[in-house]
Amino acid sequence: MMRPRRGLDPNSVWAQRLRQLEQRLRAKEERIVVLETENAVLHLKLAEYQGLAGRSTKEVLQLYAAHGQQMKFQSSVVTQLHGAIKRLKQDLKSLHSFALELSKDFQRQSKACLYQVLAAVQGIQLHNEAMQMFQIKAFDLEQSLQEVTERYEKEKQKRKALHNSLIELRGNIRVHCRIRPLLPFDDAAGHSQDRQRNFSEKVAYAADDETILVKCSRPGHASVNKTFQFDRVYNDLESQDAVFADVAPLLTSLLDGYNVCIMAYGQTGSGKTYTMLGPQLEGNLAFAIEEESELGIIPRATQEVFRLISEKPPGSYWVEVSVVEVYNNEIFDLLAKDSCGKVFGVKRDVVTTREGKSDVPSLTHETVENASEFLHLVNKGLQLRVTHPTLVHAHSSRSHLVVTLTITTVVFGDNFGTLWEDEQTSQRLNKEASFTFPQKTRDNKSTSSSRASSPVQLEATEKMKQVKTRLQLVDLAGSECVGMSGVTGAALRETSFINRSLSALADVLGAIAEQRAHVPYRNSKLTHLLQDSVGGDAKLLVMLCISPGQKYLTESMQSLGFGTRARQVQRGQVKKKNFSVPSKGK
Ligand SMILES: Nc1ncnc2c1ncn2[C@@H]1O[C@H](COP(=O)(O)OP(=O)(O)OP(=O)(O)O)[C@@H](O)[C@H]1O
Repeated sequence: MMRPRRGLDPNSVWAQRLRQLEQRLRAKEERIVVLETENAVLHLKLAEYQGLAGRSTKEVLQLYAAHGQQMKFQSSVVTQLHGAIKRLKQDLKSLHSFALELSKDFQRQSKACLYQVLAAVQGIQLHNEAMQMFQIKAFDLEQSLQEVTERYEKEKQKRKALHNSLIELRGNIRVHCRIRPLLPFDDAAGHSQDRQRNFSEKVAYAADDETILVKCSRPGHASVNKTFQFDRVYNDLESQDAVFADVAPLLTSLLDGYNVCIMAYGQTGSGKTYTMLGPQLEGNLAFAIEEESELGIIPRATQEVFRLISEKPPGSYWVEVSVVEVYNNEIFDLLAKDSCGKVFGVKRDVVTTREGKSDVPSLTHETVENASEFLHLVNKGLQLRVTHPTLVHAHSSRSHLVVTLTITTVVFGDNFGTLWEDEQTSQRLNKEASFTFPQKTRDNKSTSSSRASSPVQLEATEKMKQVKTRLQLVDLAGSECVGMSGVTGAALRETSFINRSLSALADVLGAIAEQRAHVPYRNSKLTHLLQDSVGGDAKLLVMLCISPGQKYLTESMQSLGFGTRARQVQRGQVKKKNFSVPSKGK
């Protein structure tokens, strides 16, 4: 405690002292407030830190727990790994011993293989030597095969020549068979009762150039292969050229004094008109003359005849043509003209002459000087030919077409023998030759009935002789099943006439084959008209046309049966043309 100093008022000292104390007290109190505030702040911080500490403790605990689990997991993984490593070690050990075994085995096998390879190499060497021997042998065999093939070809040619001579001696009818390609219209269904079958399936094949094979199948039955032999079989790819190449020799025969008839037979749509004439122009019966490679037998035969004639002495031959159709058992002259010169079909009749030959009186014969004149006339005649669309195809011919080319050969007595190659024929023909010949008129026209007057009879002189040979080219109407062609009404009547005339033709062949005394030529105008070619002395070629599809199987089998029957016919040796000495007035 402070004592008042000497000389100073003790009260003022004390007051001063009090004031100081009060000031200090106030300072202390302020300090206390500050400290309390700081204390409160510190409390707050403490509480905050306590909270933090609590949370950290929790996290630490969680971490501890996780760490514990981790440790557990690690120890189990380690245990597992230990196990696995142990097992791996064992596997490795067994693998190692296995590899050792394997390698030992491999070595053993390699050794064995090596021995085998060595043996094989030795074997190959031996084989090579043997192979060389075989090659030498094969070469020898190839050579002998070639020789045998050549001999076989020669023998085949000889056989064919002999067969042809045999055919000639027996008077057999040659039958060639042509299979046309499948065409778009073959897809159309025909028989309503049999729609399930694949109509466009091909069933007719050329097995070789003399055999046709037909796969015959009926629903529910195994298919059976049937074969038919003909003098020549053309497959669907063979061209018009190939077909004509086999026909051409007959034309040489024609100029050698034989009558020749080529006739296309087959079911409707099988390619008869295509084969005989060529493809027809759209909407028109004429055929396309421009497409030379597509021309059929008729135009080609004409060209060939005129070519052969051109090689003969000039003026010694002339050619006449007649075109008829047999429609509904009536004969129509397709070259007959009205008073204005317009062609119109006129009915004609067929008669049997006193000599037993068939003849069509008043039939128009036009003289032609070259192939194009001939084709022009045929095309004109074709415009009148009756056709109808059928279910099979659009231009079905409803009539039989017979184009006849008559070649008259004029010879003068001294030269007569030079025209025919063999002496015997020359002598025979020389005796038989007629002494008249029709002179070509300016309008190139003659008729058979008027032969006595219209072709002017020249004064008979011993020096002038004539001989006629005839080439008949026949495009028959198609044999057909009514259900297949789908025709009705008048067309059905036509079909019935067509079928009747074709079966009359088959009957005639049957009668000739069986050498019956009576051959029913007169049962139909067709057979009556073709009497001399079918039963007479003509070289006859039947060109059988076949559609290859399943759809036409029945009709194809019927046509093949017809061809087989035709082939069996023996008519006696085909003769060279007999020359008739026309009686006076004929
Ligand atoms: N070999 C072939 N190559 C190509 N097309 C052909 C062949 N044969 C026929 N055709 C075609 O088939 C169709 C029918 O042929 P085509 O008119 O010649 O039959 P068809 O037997 O004369 O019939 P139809 O008796 O009904 O007159 C025609 O369109 C013809 O062009």
